[in-house]
Amino acid sequence: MLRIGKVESYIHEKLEKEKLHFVLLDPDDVSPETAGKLAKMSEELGVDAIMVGGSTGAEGEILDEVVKSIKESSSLPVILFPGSHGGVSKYADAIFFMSLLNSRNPFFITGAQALGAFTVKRYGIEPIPMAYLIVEPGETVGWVSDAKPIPRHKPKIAAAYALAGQYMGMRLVYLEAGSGAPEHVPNDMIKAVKAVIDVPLIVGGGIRSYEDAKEVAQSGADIIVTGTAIEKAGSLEEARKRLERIIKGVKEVKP
Ligand SMILES: CC(C)=CCC/C(C)=C/CC/C(C)=C/CC/C(C)=C/COP(=O)(O)OP(=O)(O)O
Ligand SMILES: O=P(O)(O)OC[C@@H](O)CO
Ligand SMILES: [Mg+2]
Repeated sequence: MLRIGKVESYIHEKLEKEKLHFVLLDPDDVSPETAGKLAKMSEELGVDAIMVGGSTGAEGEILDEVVKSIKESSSLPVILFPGSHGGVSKYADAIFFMSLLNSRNPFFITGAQALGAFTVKRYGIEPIPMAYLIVEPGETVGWVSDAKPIPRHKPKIAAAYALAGQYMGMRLVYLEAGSGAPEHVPNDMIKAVKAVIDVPLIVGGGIRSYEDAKEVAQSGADIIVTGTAIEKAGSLEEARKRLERIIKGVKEVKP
């Protein structure tokens, strides 16, 4: 029988009480050493999980080393956020087993998943089925995955895809504006999606400040993801400051 695993249960239990903040670290942009330091800091400041992945080249030894370093420096769950079947590391706790529903290329809808499935099983990593939706502008991930990005002024299209994902059995929905997007997913779109789905909603891309995090959470995101703001902070002290403010914005909004 299919069971809900440890990490997914942890997410659901926490969501009863609060909105969550996940930090995304890309092995392409951070060294294992820095990843370890950022993970330790994240845990101290109240981040709820670390995601590891990237749309270009986050695989193999470099991926393993980053995941290992995070596991050694913190006790936060590490969830893989793969760009392809290569983005699987045996050292991670779980994997967002995602299908990019609005890609034009079947590789990103079912192909990478088929190629990665046995690896996930062999390593005993917990798969969490997730609908991954690219919203304009989509940035690198939108281009790499040949997405047909959802227009920012068409919240209903996002809601339709999200509901379809839920009906196909996906247990999370992720709205992605793209890493480093100038603006995060529009609030109206987050509201429209949240109004129709029952599974937790994750929102990421372009969230950089206390205000961004707070309005995304207020609009209905259950889990708020940030990557660039922390990765590109320039120093650990600056990363700490930014993270503190973002977490404050997330945690001030009650579910
Ligand atoms: C479930 C399995 C085995 C594979 C799924 C593969 C799929 C569907 C991937 C979706 C398309 C894709 C390329 C996703 C990448 C996800 C990701 C980590 C994006 C953002 O990473 P950043 O590192 O923040 O962005 P940059 O790559 O722009 O730096
Ligand atoms: O790097 P940022 O803009 O925080 O985006 C995070 C994440 O949603 C990208 O996949
Ligand atoms: Mg990156």
